[in-house]
Amino acid sequence: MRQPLVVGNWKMNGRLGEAEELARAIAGAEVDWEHVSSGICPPFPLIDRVASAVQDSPVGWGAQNLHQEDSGAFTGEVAGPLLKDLGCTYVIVGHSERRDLFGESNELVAEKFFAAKRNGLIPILCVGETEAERDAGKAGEVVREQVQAVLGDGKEDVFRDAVIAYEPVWAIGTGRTATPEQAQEMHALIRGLIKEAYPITGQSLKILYGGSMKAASAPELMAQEDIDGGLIGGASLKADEFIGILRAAVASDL
Ligand SMILES: O=C(CO)COP(=O)(O)O
Repeated sequence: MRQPLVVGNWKMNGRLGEAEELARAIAGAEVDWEHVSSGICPPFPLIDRVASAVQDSPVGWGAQNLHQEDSGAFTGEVAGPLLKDLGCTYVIVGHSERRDLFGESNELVAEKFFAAKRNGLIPILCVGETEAERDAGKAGEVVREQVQAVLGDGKEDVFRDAVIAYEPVWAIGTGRTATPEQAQEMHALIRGLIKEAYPITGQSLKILYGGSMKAASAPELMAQEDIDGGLIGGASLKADEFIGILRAAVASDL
């Protein structure tokens, strides 16, 4: 019922020479596109190149961040209207690297989430606990707060046309994937929170898993009831790995 979605987050990787080649390899892959949606989120200056490379394919594109305002004197920042002009479908907000390395609070992430929606972009809200938080038994509490910061008083159906990515910080770039059971537990918790406020949106919301997902680990993760795809870092930089994950997503939908 929820078609899987697999999004590549290239992070601060990719050069002019290789971006188009990688994007083209993904767009041209033999994948049953009837059963999976996909997007590529490269660094800002590569968005236009990636867009040209994939525009005639089922693969969409997006950005990794945006500013909460739509324009103004904010040197070095990029605003939603420009991302929309560039044809972006998706924008990642609240990635743990933004939260941790660039000091983005739950409140700022919520502002960015709404900036994305205001501009007709699909926000991919990243949530996830650190290892210390998990060890302290606080994983659920942390993720609940991160989701709640966007949900607010629940008066608006804000997660309609949005995506959530559960990315346990301890699994990002570490090669330590969450077990399917660990991931499923958190995905179910997230879906439950949204369902409480908006049952239909909660049921249809795509919740992606992110954190060292590879072609080999994707099938088991995606077999879980509440895992609807992946937000892929390292493995999105290798065409064969990313295509393998796309195929696992297709298989999970059949
Ligand atoms: O942070 C991630 C995607 O946003 C996950 O990164 P890795 O797949 O490299 O662990």
